[in-house]
Amino acid sequence: MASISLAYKVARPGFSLDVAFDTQAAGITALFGQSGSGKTTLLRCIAGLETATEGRFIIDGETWQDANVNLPTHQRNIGYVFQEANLLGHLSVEKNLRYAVKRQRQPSLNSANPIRLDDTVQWLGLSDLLGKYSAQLSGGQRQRVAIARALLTNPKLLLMDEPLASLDLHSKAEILPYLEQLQAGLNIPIFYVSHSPDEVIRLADSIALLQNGRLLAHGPVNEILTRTDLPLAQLEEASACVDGQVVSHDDRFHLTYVSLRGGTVAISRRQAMVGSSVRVRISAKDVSIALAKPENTSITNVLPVTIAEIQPAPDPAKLVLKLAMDGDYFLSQITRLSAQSLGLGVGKSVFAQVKSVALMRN
Ligand SMILES: Nc1ncnc2c1ncn2[C@@H]1O[C@H](COP(=O)(O)OP(=O)(O)OP(=O)(O)O)[C@@H](O)[C@H]1O
Repeated sequence: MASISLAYKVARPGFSLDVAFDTQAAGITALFGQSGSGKTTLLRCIAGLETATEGRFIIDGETWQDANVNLPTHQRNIGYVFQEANLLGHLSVEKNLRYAVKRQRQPSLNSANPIRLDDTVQWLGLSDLLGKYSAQLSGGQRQRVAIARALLTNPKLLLMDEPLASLDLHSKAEILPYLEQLQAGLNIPIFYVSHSPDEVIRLADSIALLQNGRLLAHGPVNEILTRTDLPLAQLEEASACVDGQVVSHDDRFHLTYVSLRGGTVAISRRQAMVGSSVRVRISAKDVSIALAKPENTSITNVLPVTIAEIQPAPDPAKLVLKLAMDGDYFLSQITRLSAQSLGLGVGKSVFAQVKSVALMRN
């Protein structure tokens, strides 16, 4: 598997970035962190837009930057999608896209399998928009065109800087499925800047977590979400995501059953093929603990788990539990009082009652 190796140092008055990690050149790496943590600065370094930097960037054996090399932006084979789509206003959508095709770099790294205009129009649902101009498009439509335009340059790496941040909830919901499809259907690694846990859980394969210009952690998405020594597991809205497969539908009760490694959960009926891979989100505050398998409960999802960790939560009345289920992990927030009265301890086998499970990706 091709890889990406990066290391950057930037020094500005009042801010310094010092980040290094290696990752697979595949899937979506979310650059996640609070405002001002350096996410955009890191993307700009990768794009060659930060001039006064010391850095290294190697992708699939190709060096874009090191002590001896520093390719200018136009020689780095990247597609860049910004918060606001900056389409060429005097050109129709189709001409914007054809302009990108003309800028395809040859020989392209994807030359064996170049991205075609027709395919891109279809993937991003643009066929009805081709004759329109930027001013006639909604924010979500403009952003879809911007993504198509970035893809059509046949990039070796796609950089996306909060591409949904300027969109309303409706446009976000409209565009997310397209991003999921791109992630599943394209062989282009994506660095995706976001500070929305929802987006990250839905889209990311791995997370690089930044804080004050430093890398706190980097790894598979659920590993980072459930590491109790990291800030994400301490959030009130902390969640885990677990990958599973659709096993059956129950039309009578409008449910879809998803098998995880350690058990089966029911979610509201979805249009997902039996056998298809899905990702579910389990919010820590929706998970309670029982010592015996509850019989008389309205909660459908009861999973056998082992308590892997017990940590204090920011709210002194609460604890964060990390629960293990056959190699999958998720979190539970419960009160100290409950933990004490149930006699909970690390290594104990208990039952997790999960009040609601959300389907995040299919
Ligand atoms: N052109 C610039 N000149 C000087 N300082 C800058 C410049 N751009 C950003 N900064 C500072 O660098 C730091 C990192 O900013 P950066 O935009 O990389 O953070 P971010 O994590 O992307 O934040 P956000 O989520 O708000 O976009 C901040 O302290 C910011 O004020």
